[in-house]
Amino acid sequence: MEGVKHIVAVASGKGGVGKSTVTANLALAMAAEGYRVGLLDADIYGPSQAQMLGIGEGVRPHQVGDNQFAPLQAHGIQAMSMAFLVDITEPMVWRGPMVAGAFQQMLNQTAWDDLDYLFIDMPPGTGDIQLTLAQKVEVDGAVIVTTPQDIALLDARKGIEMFRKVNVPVLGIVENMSLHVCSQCGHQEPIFGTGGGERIASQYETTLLGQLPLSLGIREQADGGKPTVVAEPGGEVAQTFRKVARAVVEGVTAQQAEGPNISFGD
Ligand SMILES: Nc1ncnc2c1ncn2[C@@H]1O[C@H](COP(=O)(O)OP(=O)(O)OP(=O)(O)O)[C@@H](O)[C@H]1O
Repeated sequence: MEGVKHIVAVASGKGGVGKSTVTANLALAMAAEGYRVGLLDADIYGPSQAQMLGIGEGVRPHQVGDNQFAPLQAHGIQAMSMAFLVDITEPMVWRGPMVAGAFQQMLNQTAWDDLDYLFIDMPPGTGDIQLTLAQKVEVDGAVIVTTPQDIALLDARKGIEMFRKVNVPVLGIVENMSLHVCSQCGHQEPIFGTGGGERIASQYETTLLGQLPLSLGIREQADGGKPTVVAEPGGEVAQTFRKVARAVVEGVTAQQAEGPNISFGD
């Protein structure tokens, strides 16, 4: 892809496990590590990155040349989302091929400006968007987000298997909502169980990149358009995301040393 050195997909299998929250924080953490970063929100039906990055409703990208759009800027990263192109208060009643077409258009028509890393916030599942991505661009690696809960792990497994099938290396697992930390007393409780991320990582011979707590702060800061990495850059959560970002760089570099991916083909 023009203007992009490395592409990393962030996927989950199951919805609602915090993939978009993790993608936004991870992209911002990568920027804090000194890289030029972009974020493509591939959730066509339910884009959430505009709100998480604090980009107001109705803000539209500028046109570049004949048929490209300049990504919007937020907290030092470049971003593109369906939310910048349509009225998101209207439901998107589209069939699969239209969704895949819209995604492909965002892939082809965004004028990314000299990015080291482009993170793609994938929609949940293993459908059209995932296939389009694997067929149309060379993805350097995928990060899988899951909670430690069995039902989420089941779907995360499907996500891993899917990326393997299309020859996209899985860089590792991020376990979200690992422990609930009470904002009043600090008591910690493993609401979704324990050890799930570790189990799935070892089963698939990949790495557990990091574990994030279920915390009021993470939710409030993402909803408020200032994800934790930006809102509390010195905090433990931001440090975990920085660690994950460094591991992603290492993973991508290691994959490159092994040689190019075999593309899935058209
Ligand atoms: N670690 C966390 N602590 C507290 N709340 C969280 C955490 N991670 C995510 N959330 C909240 O959980 C909800 C779902 O998160 P998010 O939208 O990131 O998930 P998703 O997997 O991308 O969902 P979807 O499948 O709908 O795209 C959001 O309200 C978000 O603020």
